[in-house]
Amino acid sequence: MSNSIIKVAITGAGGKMGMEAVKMVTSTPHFQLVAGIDTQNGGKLFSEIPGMPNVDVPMYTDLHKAFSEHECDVLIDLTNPKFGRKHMEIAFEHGVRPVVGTTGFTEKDVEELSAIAEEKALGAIIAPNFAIGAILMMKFSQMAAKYLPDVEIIEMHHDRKLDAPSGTAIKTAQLISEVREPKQQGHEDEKEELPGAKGADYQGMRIHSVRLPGLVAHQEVIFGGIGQTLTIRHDSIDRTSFMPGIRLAVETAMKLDVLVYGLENIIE
Ligand SMILES: NC(=O)C1=CN([C@@H]2O[C@H](COP(=O)(O)OP(=O)(O)OC[C@H]3O[C@@H](n4cnc5c(N)ncnc54)[C@H](OP(=O)(O)O)[C@@H]3O)[C@@H](O)[C@H]2O)C=CC1
Ligand SMILES: O=C(O)C1=N[C@H](C(=O)O)C[C@H](O)C1
Repeated sequence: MSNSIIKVAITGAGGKMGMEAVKMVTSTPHFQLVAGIDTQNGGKLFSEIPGMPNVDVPMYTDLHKAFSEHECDVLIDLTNPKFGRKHMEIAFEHGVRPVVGTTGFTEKDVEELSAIAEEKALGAIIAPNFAIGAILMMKFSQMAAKYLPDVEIIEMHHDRKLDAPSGTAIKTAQLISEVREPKQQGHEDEKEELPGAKGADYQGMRIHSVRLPGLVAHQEVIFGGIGQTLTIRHDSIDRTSFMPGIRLAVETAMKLDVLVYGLENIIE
């Protein structure tokens, strides 16, 4: 970093999260937005796009071109599972640190991208959820699972979401699996009369994905014990909930030389 201003580009800038991230970056005094990348608005300035801040910053459709025309420290990627990994690889190639909210990465993707970050000595962050309340929900769930290992996860999202289960549900299951031995839950002879009725199976934990208009991003983790249940629930009712986490990740990525998977690993 040449000075204290962090130069930021955003892939998916025209999407629901991307538009919110553009507002966050342009209203953060020590961040400078240098480029936006999406599929629709290449060749325009943000100031020409309805709903975007009135800044004369260019939009591109080609990430290589954006990086070749602008010095950049951090790429915020908020696109989709098909392109998120490619965008990270392009960022590494150009010496840019990726901060990624896009979900749908496999464990193998995370391992391989970690190896690239290490080789290039570049900080990178992949966070399936940037909302502090969601991080607490996951941490509390991990605490509870040690004592109540019978657990089901119900994640609920808007109906434009591409991936299921959500990145948050998978991360929650991964964190729980660190303290819970894999085990089958429910009746040993149970049978699904309709395929999918029991949800996805992660080491015996069930994950259910609800998709409905009107929802934003919500998750319940339900634990069952003898004579009792415990429900831990988080609701993002607005996408502004993710912005402080993205801001922190951009700042932190500048100080890292490895890839970190999960915001819980960078908050105090
Ligand atoms: N980590 C977190 O806290 C959160 C993560 N997410 C994740 O962020 C991602 C985006 O979510 P959301 O904003 O709701 O989705 P949207 O569909 O609203 O936005 C995605 C945007 O990416 C654009 N896009 C697609 N392909 C490319 C490409 N190759 N290059 C540049 N831009 C591209 C899309 O354009 P087009 O529509 O033209 O294809 C669209 O504008 C999802 O993976 C979601 O799961 C969401 C909320 C919070
Ligand atoms: O697509 C979304 O909207 C969200 N995606 C992330 C996920 O898959 O967990 C984070 C949040 O739930 C919103």
